[in-house]
Amino acid sequence: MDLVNYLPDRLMFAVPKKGRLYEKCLSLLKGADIQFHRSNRLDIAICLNLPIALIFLPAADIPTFVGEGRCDIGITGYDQVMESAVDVDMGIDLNFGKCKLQIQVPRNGAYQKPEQLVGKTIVSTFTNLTRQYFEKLEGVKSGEPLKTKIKYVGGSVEASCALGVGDAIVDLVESGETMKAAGLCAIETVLATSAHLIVSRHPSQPQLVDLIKSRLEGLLAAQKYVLCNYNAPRDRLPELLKVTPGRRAATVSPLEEENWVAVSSMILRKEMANILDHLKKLGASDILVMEISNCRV
Ligand SMILES: Nc1ncnc2c1ncn2[C@@H]1O[C@H](COP(=O)(O)OP(=O)(O)OP(=O)(O)O)[C@@H](O)[C@H]1O
Ligand SMILES: O=P(O)(O)OC[C@H]1O[C@H](OP(=O)(O)OP(=O)(O)O)[C@H](O)[C@@H]1O
Repeated sequence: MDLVNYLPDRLMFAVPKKGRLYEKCLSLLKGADIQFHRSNRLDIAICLNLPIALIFLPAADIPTFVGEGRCDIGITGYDQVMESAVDVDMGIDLNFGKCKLQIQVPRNGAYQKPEQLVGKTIVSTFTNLTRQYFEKLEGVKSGEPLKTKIKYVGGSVEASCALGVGDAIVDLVESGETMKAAGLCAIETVLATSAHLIVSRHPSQPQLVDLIKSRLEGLLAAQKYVLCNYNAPRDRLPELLKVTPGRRAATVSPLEEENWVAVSSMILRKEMANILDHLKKLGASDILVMEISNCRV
């Protein structure tokens, strides 16, 4: 039976059902006011305030569902999209789930360079990306036989070298703790990844897709920027506005006190401390910084 027939007129939104991306996805959905109730053990949740059905799937399967148009949009890692080699719109980089897919070998072992692994056995969950990497390294065409043997395992890849399953692994690294604990070190980065909102090439409700994208972009901007307000003598304005130009332009309002203005401008959170120091030096006073809980940009 085709599930889609039971969910007419709803945008199908695929969300990781567990793992590293799960909690962040739930907080994004909350921030975007996509309300739902999920029954225990059920992988489908009907959205309460928008015509959306949330489908909870393994992150690795989401590219296939979106690529085949069974789901209209989904959240998963860039790595999973590249591994699946599906044709989807890469939508929005959500700026979490950041890590690197790296070639790892036993520390102080025989291998220091990827070239030394040609003809050896490499273990990974990402067998397609690993194959593509070694095809390039060996100089063979896509799909042609490789000297290097590539083995699939579904998880705990880091145990493979110690257990003699392979000579090296290709696995994700974030903090490096897992790699270190397994006695491995990285010798090459195959791919850098982060979570993306991916969109089918032919979504059923493009306007609703745009609404969700706009809400998520608003949330991302709210994380990236803070609102900076300050007062300043009007004649210092040209210099000050170079420091706080705003995303489009700063808002400048006259104060009751003659020749003084109030300025309001979004500034990058990561540059906040330097910007405040600079504003003070240039004669600004009463400098305030406020969190932006949500916005549309
Ligand atoms: N250590 C990490 N740090 C940041 N992002 C990660 C990390 N590990 C994985 N990811 C991202 O999360 C995606 C899903 O990985 P995860 O290991 O959670 O998969 P899973 O198999 O669905 O879950 P589990 O490992 O719990 O079975 C990866 O494809 C990657 O984009
Ligand atoms: O560099 P680190 O911060 O240690 O993170 C890397 C680990 O995270 C992922 O696995 P996860 O813990 O999600 O479980 P898995 O091994 O079952 O996929 C990945 O496969 C590594 O094992």
